[in-house]
Amino acid sequence: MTGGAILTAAQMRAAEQAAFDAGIDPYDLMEQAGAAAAEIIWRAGHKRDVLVLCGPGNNGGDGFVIARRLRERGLSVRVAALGESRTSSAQRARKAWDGPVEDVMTAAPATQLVDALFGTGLSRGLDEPVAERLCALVAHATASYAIDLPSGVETDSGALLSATPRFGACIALGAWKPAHLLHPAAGHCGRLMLGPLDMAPDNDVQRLGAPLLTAPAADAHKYSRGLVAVVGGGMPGASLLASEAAARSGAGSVRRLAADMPTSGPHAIINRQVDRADAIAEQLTDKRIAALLVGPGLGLDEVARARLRAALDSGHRLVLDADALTLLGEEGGRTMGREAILTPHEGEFRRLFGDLPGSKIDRACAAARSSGAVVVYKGADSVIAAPDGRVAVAGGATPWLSTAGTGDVLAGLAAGRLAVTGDPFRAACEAVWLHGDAARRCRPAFVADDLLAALPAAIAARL
Ligand SMILES: NC(=O)C1=CN([C@@H]2O[C@H](COP(=O)(O)OP(=O)(O)OC[C@H]3O[C@@H](n4cnc5c(N)ncnc54)[C@H](O)[C@@H]3O)[C@@H](O)[C@H]2O)[C@@H](O)CC1
Ligand SMILES: [K+]
Repeated sequence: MTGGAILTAAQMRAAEQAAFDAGIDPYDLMEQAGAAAAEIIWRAGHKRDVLVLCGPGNNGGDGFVIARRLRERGLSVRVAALGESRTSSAQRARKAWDGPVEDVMTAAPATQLVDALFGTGLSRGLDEPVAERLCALVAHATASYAIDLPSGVETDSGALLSATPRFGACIALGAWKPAHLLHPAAGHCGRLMLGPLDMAPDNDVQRLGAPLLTAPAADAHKYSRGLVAVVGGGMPGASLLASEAAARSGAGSVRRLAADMPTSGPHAIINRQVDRADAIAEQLTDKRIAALLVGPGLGLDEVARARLRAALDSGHRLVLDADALTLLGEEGGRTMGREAILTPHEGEFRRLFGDLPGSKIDRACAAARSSGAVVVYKGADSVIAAPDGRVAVAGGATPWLSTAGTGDVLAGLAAGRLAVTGDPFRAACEAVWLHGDAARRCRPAFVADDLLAALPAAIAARL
């Protein structure tokens, strides 16, 4: 269920060096990269005039190869460079281009624009006039391609170091980089495509891919498929959404423990009317509970605190969300000491773990290590990190997901998949994927309840 390895700039350089040490010729690798990108651009099918912008490093070298390959296909191609080529491979690629080389600052626009100014070697923002020129040329083009990365983005963090245009597509070379999936850079990449190289580096950090789910066994029953318990609180709607998501996640049965009795909702959910924390603790002694969710609509008062404590003391596999995370943060966080999934958004993450340094991937990893739990660091770019170093990064979430209640649905899904699989990292990955896919199946301006109806189709697509 992986969507391919994600490497930082340093990891990419190390992989490249390992390939050279193993006998791969550096220029051959550049030819491969350029040929792969040119093939993608050709297949995109615009077949119109092209302007390739080439920077001073190997990203620019890739650009010269792309220009030559597209011209060999019969396209009208112009090249504009930003100064001299500084690496021996780039110099060789430039020599192999026998057409004129214009100046980036004065080159006329074209229908197709290829940005090979800077890739993983960018060390600071583009000079303002260069950034402005790049933005203007991209704005003028009908189709625009960033080679490896949009020039101006920081590879590892996804930050924008200077004004960066929004490209139609980005052709990653050899492997994904964090900036392809982390915002704000991810929002400037457009469609993501991978240009394969012979060198195929792997990493613990992966792009989240579509999961492979299995139907229940022929002799399955409601407990073997996983019993989920959901502890409710002062805002019943949130735990109702979460309970229904758990019920539609593939789990066998869902029990909701709350003071209120819902007047509607799926009758398949067993609502147990319990108020006091000791009564909840008593309910949680059921050994058949395979996953326990606490947090959605829990509240932040003393009653909520006592319920959270009952959940923490129960010993069950846990999903902690929303108010449970805020309460945990007030206590200075803690090591979970059991299989658990934490699902903080940005604010909850900061309350729990403070201002950690590094990229969102680095921060998620540090949080997973310190809490001993799988951390789903939510957002437009959700990062799922396990304490053992495995990471999955989910890009491409529809912005319509940024509406009330969708977090409750995700938490319920995570609890449901945890009850089914017994594996927190796998469950978190499956939940984030199914949540995103259900959202893609909904019409714009959907509400969280609509996601619930879309879940069976999202699950069916992965069986
Ligand atoms: N790592 C790999 O395995 C491969 C890398 N390739 C390409 O090589 C690229 C990396 O090449 P490089 O390391 O040469 O890096 P870049 O081509 O990204 O740029 C580095 C050069 O730009 C200069 N520079 C950095 N920031 C600048 C700024 N703001 N303004 C002006 N100059 C600036 C640096 O001094 C250096 O000369 C990748 O993105 C990819 O396109 C491919 O050719 C093949 C395989
Ligand atoms: K580029």
